Order: sequence, then structure tokens, then C-alpha cells
Amino acid sequence: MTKGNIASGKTTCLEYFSKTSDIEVLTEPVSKWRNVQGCNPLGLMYQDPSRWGLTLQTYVQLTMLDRHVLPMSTPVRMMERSIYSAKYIFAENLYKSGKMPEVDFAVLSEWFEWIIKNIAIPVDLIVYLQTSPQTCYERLKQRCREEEKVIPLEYLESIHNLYEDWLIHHKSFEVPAPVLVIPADHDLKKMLHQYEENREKILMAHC
Ligand SMILES: Nc1ncnc2c1ncn2[C@@H]1O[C@H](COP(=O)(O)OP(=O)(O)O)[C@@H](O)[C@H]1O
Ligand SMILES: Nc1ccn([C@H]2C[C@H](O)[C@@H](COP(=O)(O)O)O2)c(=O)n1
Repeated sequence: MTKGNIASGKTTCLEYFSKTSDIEVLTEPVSKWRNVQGCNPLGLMYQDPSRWGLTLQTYVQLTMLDRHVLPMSTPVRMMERSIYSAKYIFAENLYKSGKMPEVDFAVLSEWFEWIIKNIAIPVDLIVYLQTSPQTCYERLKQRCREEEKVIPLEYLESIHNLYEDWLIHHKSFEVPAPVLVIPADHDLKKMLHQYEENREKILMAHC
């Protein structure tokens, strides 16, 4: 699984590895989060997180689970984020910042606990693209996704801190697999070089 802050470069990383045969790449289903039967839960969540946070996160949980249980068609699968980061990072952030009501968080949490207890979600390796929030802020502005124009730097700092507490400091939640940290503030050329350096570790993680 590839993890990292918003606009840290996850999709770019996965696009690079998708050129390798025998690797299946599953990017996040962001287009679904922007359009479910004509509605845009991602946009609604950024406009009014207290009202729409649960709606988005419930749908994220469903669409990520759908990806997790897809039968493997190649020896290696790389997936962008997971049901774990949806809960431990994004839902947690909404709740901790007072933007998700307690009852919404409780319902989402019970759903999540039921899923991880009853459905196998095997993970071999977590590839963590470690960036500074400032780098993500610049890349976010450059990408210019309409819904994300309201995101302040502080939001990316909160998401960053939750990732670091979880994957680096082991201070929050159980980590479901070993973590490979790739420093990701560098330009694209250096990033591609680092991906090559780590190729074996990533591709052999399931062995
Ligand atoms: N190493 C890099 N240096 C500069 N820009 C980058 C780099 N990696 C990705 N980008 C750009 O930053 C933006 C966000 O990257 P993306 O891969 O979509 O991130 P994510 O999938 O993590 O949200 C895109 O416009 C992408 O072209
Ligand atoms: N559980 C989640 C997962 C993602 N998001 C948001 C964050 C971004 O605006 C967008 C896609 O993320 P990216 O791939 O660009 O890092 O979806 C969320 O709110 N909750």
C-alpha cells in the first residue's frame, strides 16, 4: 500500500510502477468520491465537514473495501491508501478537530471494526511517501483540484502529524505491515531514482 499526505505524490509513484509488467496498480477511486449518482461527497465534505464528513468517509470505506477484496490478477498489487488510512487518518482527523459528531464517529468506527474483524485485508508492505506539509501544499495548488481549493496548510499539517504518529512514532494505532519510508520532498527526477532504488524491496515484499 502506498500512503502519504494529500498531493504527496502517491498517484505519480503508482503511475511509474504501473509501467512494470506483473504489477497491478489500484489508484484511489477519487472520481467516485466526486461523483456518486450525480452527487459530490468530496466537495460537500470540504464545504461542510460536520454535515458531510460521515457521508464521505462511509463511501470511502465502501470503495476502499471494494478494492481490497478484488481478486488478484498479477503477482504484485500496489494500492493507493487503504481502509486503514481512511479510518486512522481522515476520520480520526475529522473527529479530533471537532468536525465529526461523536455519534457519526461511533457508527463509522463500528462499521470499520466489523470489517477488519470479518474480512481478510492482507497487506505485505506500507510504502510511506514522507513529505513536509509545505511541499504538499505547493503540489496541491499546482494540481488545482476544484474541491481542494479551500484546504489550508493547517489541514495538511494535521494529516501529516497523524501519519507520523501512526507509521513513524507508533503512538496511535496498530500498523498492519512493515513500513518502507521514502523521503518525498524531492523533484521528480530524484523521486524516480529513489523508486528504482527501492524497487526490489517493494516488489519482493510478498515473498
Ligand atoms: N516529486 C514531485 N515534484 C514536483 N511535483 C510533483 C512530484 N510528484 C508529484 N508532483 C505533482 O504534484 C501533484 C500531486 O501529485 P499526485 O501524484 O497527484 O499526489 P497524490 O496522489 O499523493 O495526491 C501533481 O500535480 C503531480 O504532478
Ligand atoms: N479517507 C479519505 C481519503 C481521501 N480524502 C480526500 C483527500 C483528498 O482531497 C482526496 C484524494 O486524496 P489524494 O489522493 O489526492 O491524496 O480525498 C478524504 O477526505 N478522506
